[in-house]
Formats: sequence, C-alpha cells, structure tokens
Amino acid sequence: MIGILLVNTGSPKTCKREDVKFFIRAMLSDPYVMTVADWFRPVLVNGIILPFRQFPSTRHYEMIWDMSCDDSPLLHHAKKLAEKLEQQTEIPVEVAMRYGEPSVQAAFERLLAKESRLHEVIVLPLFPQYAESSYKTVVDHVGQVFYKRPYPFRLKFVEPYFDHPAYISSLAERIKPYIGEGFDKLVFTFHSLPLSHVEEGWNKGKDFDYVYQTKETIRLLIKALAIDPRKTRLVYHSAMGSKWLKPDLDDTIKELAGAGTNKVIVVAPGFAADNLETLYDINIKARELFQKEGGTDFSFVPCLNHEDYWVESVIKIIT
Ligand SMILES: C=CC1=C(C)c2cc3[nH]c(cc4nc(cc5[nH]c(cc1n2)c(C)c5CCC(=O)O)C(CCC(=O)O)=C4C)c(C)c3C=C
Ligand SMILES: [Fe+2]
Repeated sequence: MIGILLVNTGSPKTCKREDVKFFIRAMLSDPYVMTVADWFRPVLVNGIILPFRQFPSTRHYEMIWDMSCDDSPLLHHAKKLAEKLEQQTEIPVEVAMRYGEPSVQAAFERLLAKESRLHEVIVLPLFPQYAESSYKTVVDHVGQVFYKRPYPFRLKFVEPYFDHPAYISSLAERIKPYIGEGFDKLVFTFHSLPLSHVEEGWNKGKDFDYVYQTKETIRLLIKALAIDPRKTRLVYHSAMGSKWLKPDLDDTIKELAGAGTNKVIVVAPGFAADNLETLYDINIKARELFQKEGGTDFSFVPCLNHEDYWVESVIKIIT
C-alpha cells in the first residue's frame, strides 16, 4: 500500500509575535538557509536579524491571516490539497512542514494510522524549482526523521517538477483568465536567493540550477499561453540583502509604473500555495508600490492552491 506526504516550508502557528519569532528562528537556524559558519549563525539570527525582523514580519502575518481559520494560508491550502488528493486517489495523504507543525514524524504516524500495511510513502516537496533552502532541506529533513525509527515503508522522493507538462498546463489554466482581456506586462516572480546559493547550484548542473529551472518554467509557460515573450518579465522577490538574485520585483514594478505601463499582471509560479510572500510581498506591497508610482491596473494571480485541475496535475506529477 502507498501513502503520499506533501511537504512545504511551514508557517508560524498563529500570527502572534512569539509564534512568528519562533518560526523565523527555526527557519533561519537551518544551515541550508543561512549558509554562514555554524558558530556565527545563532549570533546573526538571535542577535541581529530576529530583534528587528520579528516586528514587521508579525505585522505582515497579521495582514494576511484569515482569523476565521485556525491555520496559516500556506497550511490551509496544503490541507485542502491533501483532502482532495485523498478523495480522488483513495490513497492516504498527509501534510508536513519543514519548520514547525505538522511535523514529519506526526505525519508518518498519521499515515500509518490510516493504513498499517504501507510499504511506500511518496514524498512530494511542494517546490517546482530546486533550491537548497527549499527542496534540498526538505529531502534532508524527511530522511533524517525516517532513519531515526524503523518505519515499515520505504520513501520515494518526487523531483522538482519545474518542466512537468502537468504543472505547466495547470499554471497556464490559472493565468489564462487574467490575460484574456488583454495586458501590457505579465511579470513572473520567483523567490530570490543569495547569489552564493545560485552559483553553487549552477556549478552542479541543470538539476540543481535554480535560475535555469525558473527560466525553463517561464519558457514553457509562455509557449503554453501562446503570448509574446516581449510582454513578459522574469524577476525575483523577497531578497534579504544586496547580493541576492535580481532583477527585483519592486524595482521592476516601479519602473513599469513610471513608464506608464497600464495593465500589469503578477504571478508567482515558484509557490504551490499562497503564503506570506505572495499575499503580502506581492499582493499588498508590490501593488501599493505600483499605485504610488502612478500605475492603475495591477492584478495578482493566486497560486495553484487546491484548484481541481492542480489536484489532477499533482496525481500526474507523482505517478
Ligand atoms: C521557493 C521557496 C522558498 C525559498 C527558496 C526560500 C528561501 C529563503 N527564505 C529565507 C527567509 C525567510 N523565508 C520566510 C518565509 C517563507 N519562505 C518561503 C519559501 C521559500 N523560501 C515561504 C513559502 C515563506 C512564507 C511562509 C508563510 O508562513 O506563509 C521567512 C519568514 C517570514 C519573513 O520574515 O519574511 C524568512 C525569514 C531565506 C533566508 C531564504 C534563502 C536563503
Ligand atoms: Fe523563504
């Protein structure tokens, strides 16, 4: 018998400051995310980043949190996707997060409670493009949890699906209604990365090359949408320093508004589900910036979340 485990980055338990601080600390204590000397990481995180970042981050989480829902947007969408996948496939499906809860161990236990004869768990890290700070850290963490106990099943990891036809067609379906009435620029934005991470992946080859994979996703998407590539931009958002991947979303948005570009559509194909980075950084911050610079028509395309066609595509990606 087979089970499926969906894994994403994670979120704070609530949007209260203590929970946000706890989550950011967990994330930034990961050597795959903060690639500095081990002795320096706690100094940097606890002494320099957290004392400042916890306040704006909490405000941003408060702005995007649906108070009628117990979970963060990211976790809410992951649970809904799992529910729909389970219904559709009649295979047990669980969700785990790299940082915080639900933990990988608890998800394994829940899968076994649903099906004691499990012999294989298919692990889908919900990241289309490879990055050590997203895909690799999830694979590493799930492996570490797995080897701590004698679980009666084996693991099968799904590779980054940046060029999978089912992913591309779901994205195209998501974007089509937004471009249907005409547009001036379609901006594809991906999470930025430190240049050192980018260079390391690039040296290892295409399977580890984040920039290659973002470009390939966009090339295939432009083809699937049959749009003019000159009406698109590839940018990166949420950089935490100057030596991060560019062009930057905010700079591009300002430039487009300044140049009188009327109808701008922004989509973030690198995220499987809406989260702080899409709901705040794009839908609130970039939108405000566009309007402040004189732009009028800004549309944000939500992530694939738990759309029915995405459920169908996930089945194709994992089989
Ligand atoms: C594509 C996926 C992601 C990559 C790659 C990634 C790299 C990365 N992130 C940080 C630092 C932070 N990320 C934070 C939130 C966050 N990150 C991702 C995804 C990727 N990160 C998501 C989906 C989220 C949001 C989770 C949610 O609850 O909605 C945060 C915390 C929030 C904040 O203060 O901005 C930090 C910090 C680094 C340093 C990094 C690569 C080195
Ligand atoms: Fe992040």
